[in-house]
Amino acid sequence: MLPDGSNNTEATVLLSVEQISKSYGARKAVDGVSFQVQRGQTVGLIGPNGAGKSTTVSMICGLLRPDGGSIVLDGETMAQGASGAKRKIGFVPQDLALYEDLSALENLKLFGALYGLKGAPLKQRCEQVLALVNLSDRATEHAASFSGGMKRRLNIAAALLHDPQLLILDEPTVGVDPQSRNAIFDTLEALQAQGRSLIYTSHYMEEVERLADHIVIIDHGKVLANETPAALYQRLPAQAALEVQLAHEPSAALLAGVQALDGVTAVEHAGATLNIGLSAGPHAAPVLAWLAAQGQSLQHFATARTSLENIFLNLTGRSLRD
Ligand SMILES: Nc1ncnc2c1ncn2[C@@H]1O[C@H](COP(=O)(O)OP(=O)(O)OP(=O)(O)O)[C@@H](O)[C@H]1O
Repeated sequence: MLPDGSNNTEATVLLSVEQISKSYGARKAVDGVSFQVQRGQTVGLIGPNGAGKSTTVSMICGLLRPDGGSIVLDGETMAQGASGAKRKIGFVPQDLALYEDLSALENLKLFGALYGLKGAPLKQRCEQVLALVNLSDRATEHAASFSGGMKRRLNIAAALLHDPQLLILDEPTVGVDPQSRNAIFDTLEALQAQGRSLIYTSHYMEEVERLADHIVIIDHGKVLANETPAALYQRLPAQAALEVQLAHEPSAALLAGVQALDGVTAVEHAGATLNIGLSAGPHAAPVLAWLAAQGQSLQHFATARTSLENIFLNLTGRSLRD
């Protein structure tokens, strides 16, 4: 049931991916992946190198044919020749696709012509997308003179020329410095504000967490989790972390005492520093009060929310990145 009380999911689902698979020889790169993108939603597709993210998005864009399963975009099944559906997608590939010896504007005019745009509408659209990615003042400079992040933003602009409903970005921050990364995020947040739907692949949880309404975790070609960030947090044993600096290294009895307190999920220590996992932030105060009541002198303490970065470790026993 939808929030408005109706069951009309057709109206809200933009993309429906059902059990798609793809093998390269004997290797199953994608093995029964299913997820949906609602209109206006950003879905983060996260997984380690080789998880099958690029293969998945290439199939959604119609660049690779799935061995099995179905992809339905805006009510139309993606199949060979489904040019109508393909036009509703803008794709920003991992490898940059730009002509280095052409200016930003010339690059966009070329891409626009491929989509059948010309004349005044093409000129107007080029101006709009250049403004959106904040490159209007660099329009006449050669792409070769751009930084990695600027080239990536020009690629995003190119993918938006035909005004697609769904923009798919495959690891858009790889090889990009932190400042340019922020500029890319600004562009993506502007697109979100316009109500555009996005799929964003990454192996950085913090990026996906910042942008995505829904996170699909994929590993070895299979979906491990498909949830909102808030629901993923619920899956972590510790929701909050408390770090306490004691005057001395804690005794085994003190550690056992902390472990037995309400809401404590884990206790570790490194020298005199206690690291305590909590099932919820409000458990921190009683833990501190208990330590003080044991005669401990608390030199310093800090609380923090645990990171979603730990969810992959929690699900697989491995970290997201080596
Ligand atoms: N053209 C290809 N031929 C053979 N194997 C391939 C090909 N493309 C991908 N693979 C393999 O398929 C698996 C999934 O690769 P894919 O590129 O989809 O993963 P990914 O999650 O996008 O990884 P990355 O973050 O490194 O881009 C990997 O084992 C990869 O080696």
